[in-house]
Amino acid sequence: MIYTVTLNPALDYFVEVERVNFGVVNRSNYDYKAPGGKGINVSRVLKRLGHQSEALGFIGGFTGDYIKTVVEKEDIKTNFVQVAGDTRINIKIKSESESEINGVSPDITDEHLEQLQKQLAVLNEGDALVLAGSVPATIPSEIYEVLCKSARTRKADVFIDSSGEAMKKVLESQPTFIKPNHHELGELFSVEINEPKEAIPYVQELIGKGIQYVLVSFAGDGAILGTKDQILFANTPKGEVKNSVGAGDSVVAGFIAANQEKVSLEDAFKFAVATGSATAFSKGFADRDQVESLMKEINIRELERDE
Ligand SMILES: Nc1ncnc2c1ncn2[C@@H]1O[C@H](COP(=O)(O)OP(=O)(O)O)[C@@H](O)[C@H]1O
Ligand SMILES: O=P(O)(O)OC[C@H]1O[C@](O)(COP(=O)(O)O)[C@@H](O)[C@@H]1O
Repeated sequence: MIYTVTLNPALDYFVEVERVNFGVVNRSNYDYKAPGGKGINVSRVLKRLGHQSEALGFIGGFTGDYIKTVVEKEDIKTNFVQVAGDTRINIKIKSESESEINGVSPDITDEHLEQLQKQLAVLNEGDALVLAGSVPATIPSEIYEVLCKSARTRKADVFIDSSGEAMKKVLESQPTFIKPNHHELGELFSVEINEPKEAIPYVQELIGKGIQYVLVSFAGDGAILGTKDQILFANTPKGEVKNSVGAGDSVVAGFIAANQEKVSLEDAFKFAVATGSATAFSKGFADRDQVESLMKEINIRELERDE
């Protein structure tokens, strides 16, 4: 089974505004809402690609009820721990460019955390655990490290997509897969990374820590995938970006789906990038036909490693 954990889910509120002006009333042309949070998005994209998962994490209040209802309507199994406060609302503004204001998590107590850890005690060989998104301020930033170590001891695969301290701390616990974007990779090493070649030494360092797959996305400028044997580069397909929220989560979902389908590493990489682009080119999320069609536009080549 695939389990996704979203410690900090969100109701994503998308607003389209021609131009945002501060200090005055702005009116939107179009708005909509959707369940959000990285693990939840991974579950939703997996479903669209034909894979079932169970969505775990913390939800509360009317926003939490909304997320649970929508996700369950999509036939995704959920087992959320209920917390007292309201799940946050994240604002996604599409104007001349895209901007985001992500809200604050409700308080999560030690009891809530214990409940989640009990749920994860079922993990076994062949299972996949996805730990994705930010860590609420009331939870120690070592949490991903703790959950990852425990899952790896149980021989489950662990897929991580996070940033900041939580991401830094999980690197030593040998997750199976991580997906930083190039800014997040730079943040991990306190450097600026602008193009794929510049990422190579850092990807190699992460692989050296025992991480099996390091996938670094560069938005529309391609992606690289490092393993202990090789570093691959994939171009991204060309198209009109309609919404890049959830594109990174879609890359993670695409890679997991391909992994479950036991395709070659190159095809898994292509499938992951195509899933990210298919979401970026849609108002909502990727669908499988679109992903398969975009795969034809992606070529993989090997990059030279640093000595
Ligand atoms: N302009 C674009 N053109 C094509 N694909 C894109 C574009 N922007 C994002 N994507 C897709 O979304 C993926 C993730 O984007 P990126 O911005 O690197 O990560 P994140 O969403 O995690 O910040 C990319 O690997 C690619 O598949
Ligand atoms: O937990 P964080 O880092 O605040 O991120 C949450 C946000 O990320 C998203 O999961 C989208 O992530 P990506 O655009 O990176 O795929 C939104 O649905 C959500 O609002």
